[in-house]
Order: sequence, then C-alpha cells, then structure tokens
Amino acid sequence: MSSSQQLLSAINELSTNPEQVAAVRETGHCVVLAGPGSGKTKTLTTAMARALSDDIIEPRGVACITYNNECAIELETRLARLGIESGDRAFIGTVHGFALSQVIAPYARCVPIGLPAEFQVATRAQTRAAVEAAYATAIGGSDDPHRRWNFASEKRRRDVDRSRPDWLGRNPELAVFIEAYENELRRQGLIDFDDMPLLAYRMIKEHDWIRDALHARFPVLFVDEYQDLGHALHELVLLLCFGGGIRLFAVGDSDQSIYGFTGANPELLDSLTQRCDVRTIRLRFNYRSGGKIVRASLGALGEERDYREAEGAPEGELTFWPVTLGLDVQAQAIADTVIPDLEKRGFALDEIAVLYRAAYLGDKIAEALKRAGTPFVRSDGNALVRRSSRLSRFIEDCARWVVGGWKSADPRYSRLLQQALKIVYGAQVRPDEEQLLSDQLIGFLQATINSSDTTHTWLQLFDSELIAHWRTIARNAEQEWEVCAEMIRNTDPVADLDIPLAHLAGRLEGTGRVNLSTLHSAKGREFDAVVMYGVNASDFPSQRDRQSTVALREARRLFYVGVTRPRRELAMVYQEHHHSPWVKELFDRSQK
Ligand SMILES: Nc1ncnc2c1ncn2[C@@H]1O[C@H](COP(=O)(O)OP(=O)(O)OP(=O)(O)O)[C@@H](O)[C@H]1O
Repeated sequence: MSSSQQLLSAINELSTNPEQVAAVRETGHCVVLAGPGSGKTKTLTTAMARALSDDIIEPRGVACITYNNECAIELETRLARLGIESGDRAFIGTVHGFALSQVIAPYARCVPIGLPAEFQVATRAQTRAAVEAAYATAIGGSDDPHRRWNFASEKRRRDVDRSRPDWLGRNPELAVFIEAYENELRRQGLIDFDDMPLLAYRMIKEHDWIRDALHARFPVLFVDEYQDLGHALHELVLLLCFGGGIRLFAVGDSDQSIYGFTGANPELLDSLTQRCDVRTIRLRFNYRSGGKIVRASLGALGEERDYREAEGAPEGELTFWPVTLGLDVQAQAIADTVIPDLEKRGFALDEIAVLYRAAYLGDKIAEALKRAGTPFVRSDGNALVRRSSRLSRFIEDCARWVVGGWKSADPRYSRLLQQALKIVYGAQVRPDEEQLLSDQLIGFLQATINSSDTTHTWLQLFDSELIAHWRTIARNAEQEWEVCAEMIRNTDPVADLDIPLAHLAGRLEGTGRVNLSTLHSAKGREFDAVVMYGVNASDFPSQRDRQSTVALREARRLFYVGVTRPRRELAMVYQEHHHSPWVKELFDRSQK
C-alpha cells in the first residue's frame, strides 16, 4: 500500500469519531485531552502523517517529542505502519534528544554559551565530582553535598528561565550552587542530561535566528504524553510555538501523570487549554477496554470522569485472587494458577501482562515462572533488553533478523540500518558514512545467520565487530554504549545466565511469552489480560506514598495506569484480608 493509501485508511478508521477527525484535520494549535485507550496516540500519529502529506512541503518536516526512548520507539513503530520513517522528514525522540541533536549540536559553535566544539556528556562519576566541587566552593559546611543537590536539581528543572525574579528570589543559595556546578562541568567541556533542554532553551531565547531556523525546518511540533514532560519542555513549547510561529499539536492525560519525581507537572498541560489561541479537543470513548473495566478504572482513580466504552464493546471481566501469604506466595500463585487459568480460557501468553511496582518484584515473578516452565519477557530495570534503550532494542532486533527475520523481512533490513544510523550519528548522515555503516552491519548480520552461537557469544561478537568501531566514530553524544557490555554480563554462562539466541530474539517455537513489566513501563501499552501483582494494603499505597498528598495522588494515578491496560480481563492478586483499599473502591465502582 502506498503511504497516501495508508493515510486514507488510517483516517477512515477514525471516521466514526468526529472529535478524532477534527483533531487530525486541525491546522491551528491543538491540544487533545483524553483518558486511557481513547486513541490519543492513534490520533497524533494520523495527524502527523496528514500534516506531512497535505500541509508541509519537502524538505520541511515535523518534530515529535515524547517522554522517553521507550515511547519514542513505540511512536516510530506506529508511524512506520503509516509509511513514515523517522529521520527522513520526521524527528521523533525525547526532549533531550531534540535539544541535543536539533539545537545544541548544530548551533553551539555559532553562539557564545561556553561549550567547546567537542563537548562531551558527563558520566555519573563526573557529575558527582562536580557536585562535590561546587558544594565546597559555593556553600561549604559539613552537609552531604548530594542530599543538598537533590533540592538544587529540583530548582534547576523548575526555574528554566533564569531572567525571571524567581531564579534569585526563591532560594538564592541553591542558584549559586547550581551555577557553580555548571561552571565546573563547562571547565571540563562537559554537559549533563538536564543541561540539554536548558541550554537549548537559552540558545533559542537569546537568538531569534535559531528559532527561525527551527521553524523553517519543523513548521509543526507534535508532543505526546505532555503531562509527563517537565517545565523545560513547556518553556520550549511557549518559546517555539507561541513566540516562534511553530504550530503545536499536543496530546495528554493529566490522570496518567506518573513522573512527578523527574519534575513533571500535570498543571502545565492544563495551562495550555486555558489559552484562547489553542483549540482543546476532548475524546470520551475508551476503545481498549470493556465497560466493566472502564467503570473499575474510575474506582481505581477515585474520581469521576465522563469516559465510556465504545458502542457494542463486550463488558470485560474482573477477577480477584486472594492468596494466603505475602509476595513470594503471590508470585507462585500467579505462575501456578492465574496464568494457567487465563491460558485455559484462550488467552495467548504474549497477550498476558503481569504488572508490579518495582524491578525486585519482577525477579520474584520471573523465578516463579521459571519454576513453572512458562516463558516470559521482562520490561523493567532488571530486564535483559532494556526497553528504554535504543541500543538494547536494536540489538534485540538484529537478533530477530539473524534468527529467521532475514527470510520474512521481520524486521526489515532498511529499518535496522535506520536504527543503526540514529544510534551512531543521531541526526544528519553523509552518504559515504551511511554506506560504510551499512557494509559493516550487513557483513556482521550475514556472517551470524543460522550460527549456533548462544546469546552470550553472539553479543560478544556484536560488541567486538560493531560497537567497538561505532563508539570511535559516533557523533551521538546521548548514546549509552555500555548497554551491550551489560547484556554480555547478564548472560554470563558461568553464572548459568546464558540463553539460546532464539530466546533473545523472541522466536521460541510454538509459544509466546508472558510480559512482565513495571507499571511505569506499561504506560501506553495494552494487553488482552493484565494481572496486577501484590495489590496489598501495605503496597498500594506504600508507607512512602502516605507521606504527602502529592505522593499519594501520584501513587493512585500509577495504579490507574495499570488498571487501564487490559482489553478483556483484569486480575487482582493480593494477600487475603489484606488487600489495598483501592481494590474495594474499584470493585464497588465496577458494579454500578
Ligand atoms: N476511532 C477508533 N476506532 C476504533 N479503535 C480505535 C479508535 N481510536 C483508537 N482505537 C484503538 O484503541 C486502542 C487505544 O488507542 P491508543 O493507544 O491510541 O490510545 P491512547 O489514548 O494513546 O491510550 P493510553 O493513554 O492508555 O496509552 C488502540 O488499539 C487503537 O487502535
């Protein structure tokens, strides 16, 4: 199908929902507000395809910013289905990636911001040392510099525009600490992660021509998951869109804001809807879940919203699994009883997800599933393939290509090459660079097709044949090359961790794999059945959540994100007579 046919068919799929169609056709600033499963991402990707096809003439394009690499990869996959490849005319990435590759890297040497041409991104050890040095010069005393830096960091993320009175007016000592820290980094030709949007903001604000250059390249800016992006992105949006002529298309849901600890603030999204130059469109239908699950989710949130299931949608099912003891026994019950029960009722393993709050709980479930002989794939901090790392996902895709994907074009080689180019070069690539990288990649992949290597050996080859060279030529300062070394360590055969390459590639004969994920990583995803693990009174909310109203509200939103992931069935697993108070609220509301 050609890309214009793909676009027509995507618009057609939305035709029963006039609000979605209106959003896709909007040509002014537009904010789409809606609950889970209402098609926000689908609307955004279709609007992006339409803008590229109808409104924007080549070589101009669009930029699309989202919260993290995981969301960016998901968007790229959805856009590829509409015939749009990231890189051609579309930037798709995080706000840090945008700041670095579209503003700092191309323009830093043209303006005086104190960065050498060959600046580097500081390592964790370098940032810690800079905090200690800055503390000694700016504050002194016997306090723990890092504890104090937590407060400074919060101020740094919030007070983006330092020409405003708040910068020195509110907690001036922290302002001095921050400036000393940044000077320390600059002295060594370094920037840190939080510097990226801040420096980009300053460069655009102080130099109109940079803003105009961005406008010329990207006349429309798309933002997904706006509620999770912090003050820096919001200030950039105000500068570029309301001061610089770029059109804004943003989607979000304040009820799903779960990144408060990184500086996200759902009020920033709400503030956009107060503007008279922005059209706000609200979507009401939940296309994902059955009516019972939609009602239960409102009980989980603890607030009323005007959301409902799509017409004719089946009710869906809620099941409750009280287990006599704590988390270990609950994990075993999931592996021995809950998942086999779902399987017996026709749910495919790869359409089942077990969700939990932290990676150590993933370890418990993983152990229990191993004992039960059930295959699984993890997306949490202890996963072999980190979903939030582009390099890690690329390595997994290469494994899929080698283990049969080369025959079925799943994944396509051209997509692998695009991924490699983005990882190594970030933005612009010369044709000779592309050719060289392609030769290396295809050479390695073809040489390892059908080899009998295990994952560990194959990763070692990947590291020595590709990564070793790529890290010497890379222009993408954001890259985490150590991810491959970490994967090699995590498949160490001496510790009995090695697995067949087909396992890494997710190509095991005859069966899919259960998804294990933290609630944070489950954001934006959907499954036929979701098992919520450890919904105990002491965990939802935890002692820590109870310490402030803000933390309690965020914990509740996190619970809500989990509850809104299933299409057909939601299973709650908890300790008998010790369930979370939210379980009862959810059950009561589902009955109405
Ligand atoms: N108009 C529509 N008709 C039928 N299905 C739709 C429509 N819009 C979206 N969907 C489907 O609904 C599901 C949820 O869509 P999508 O992931 O875009 O929602 P979302 O609002 O981004 O969800 P969340 O905020 O929970 O991540 C997807 O399976 C999508 O294909």
